[in-house]
Amino acid sequence: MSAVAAGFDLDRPPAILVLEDGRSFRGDAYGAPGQTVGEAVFSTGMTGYQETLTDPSYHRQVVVMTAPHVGNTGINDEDDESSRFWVAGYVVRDPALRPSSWRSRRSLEDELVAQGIVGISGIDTRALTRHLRERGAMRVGIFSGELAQRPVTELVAAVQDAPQMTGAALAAEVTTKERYVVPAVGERRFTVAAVDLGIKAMTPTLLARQGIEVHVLPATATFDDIRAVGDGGPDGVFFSNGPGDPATADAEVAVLRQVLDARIPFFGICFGNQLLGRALGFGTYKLKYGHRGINQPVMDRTTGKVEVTAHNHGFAVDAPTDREVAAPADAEGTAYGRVRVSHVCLNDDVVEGLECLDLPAYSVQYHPEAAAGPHDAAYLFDRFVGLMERRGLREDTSDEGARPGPPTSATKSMSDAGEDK
Ligand SMILES: NC(=O)CC[C@H](N)C(=O)O
Repeated sequence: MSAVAAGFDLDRPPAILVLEDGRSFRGDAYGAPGQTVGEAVFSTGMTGYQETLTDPSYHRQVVVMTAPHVGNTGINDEDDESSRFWVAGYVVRDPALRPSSWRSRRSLEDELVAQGIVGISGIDTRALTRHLRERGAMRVGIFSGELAQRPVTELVAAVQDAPQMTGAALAAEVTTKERYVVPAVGERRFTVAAVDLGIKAMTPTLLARQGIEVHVLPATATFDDIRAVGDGGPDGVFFSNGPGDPATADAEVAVLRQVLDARIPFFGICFGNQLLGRALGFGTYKLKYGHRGINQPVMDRTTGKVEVTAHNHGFAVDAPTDREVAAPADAEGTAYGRVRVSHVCLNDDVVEGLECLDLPAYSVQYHPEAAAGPHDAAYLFDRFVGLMERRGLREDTSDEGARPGPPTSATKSMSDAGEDK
């Protein structure tokens, strides 16, 4: 604890990071003392650690920062993406001794201690990242103080006992208990039901700036709960980012199918993209080591433009990226018309976005809310407004609740929907 209290005291207790495959790294205790286990993931963001630490999608993950200096700008009162740190552990090369920013209120390390986040510093985070990149995501433990003196074989066994990320259903552990409303900024133009699967605060903030009144609902929301939002139901439905394996989210997928059946405009981000993929009948799979950071190149296949984007995902939708396809039918044989992969990651051709051509629904795997990250993808929020405007226009002729039929002019591809504004 002396390292924390003094701020300048480099006499840190020892710590060890142990991977499930037996590789270990010795360093110094950082943040709260003790032990922790989780899935080892690395983030390549050079800024934005406060947003990373408070992103609920990192629940049960031990985050390794590839940027060598972390903590330089301290912790402020503005950038939290939720009410607490969610990471299971934190791994840095060289922690800042003294934060420096006009917004800083306290040091990163003090906050890690206050929130009980066990970390390790002084290890070769690039060697660790290369190991994860070559061997794939795996479980990890951090053990500090006297625990670091235990035989490594004993610590490896403890890591191997930790739960896997594959098969983990975690939305219920991070979602809001009570529903709440984020009011529209300026005149209210639309009302949206946002299902919180681990939502980041910036998402309702950006929706609200579009004149949307956002009703954030717990992950357990039923279709009736969604329909009860707004006067005569919501204008649109949003499914958020969130932790865990999308293959476990059967109940949420069933609700999303009801949303699609009712032709309510839908937008999903990250976990929400994976659930749209599943609702349409595609599978999901675990990536070897995932995408995390704020510098990932994505191509919008509609325009051919490349965006630099923020990512945090370990799973992906398994859909063909080179052509539009008929959505595979679900178990009941429901057809959702044609689908195309709207965005792909240029590093590895992974699906980064889905677009329904016969339904008002789309989603992206990455983070247009960009907290932290570049704002290249902000247009995706305009697109949601465009879908809701079009729905308003076709209200007279629509057959609410009908199965999707052939495309009409009002439900044609939403690629250009944002341009109506
Ligand atoms: N940020 C997210 O929504 C992540 C989704 C999912 N848990 C994944 O790791 O792929």
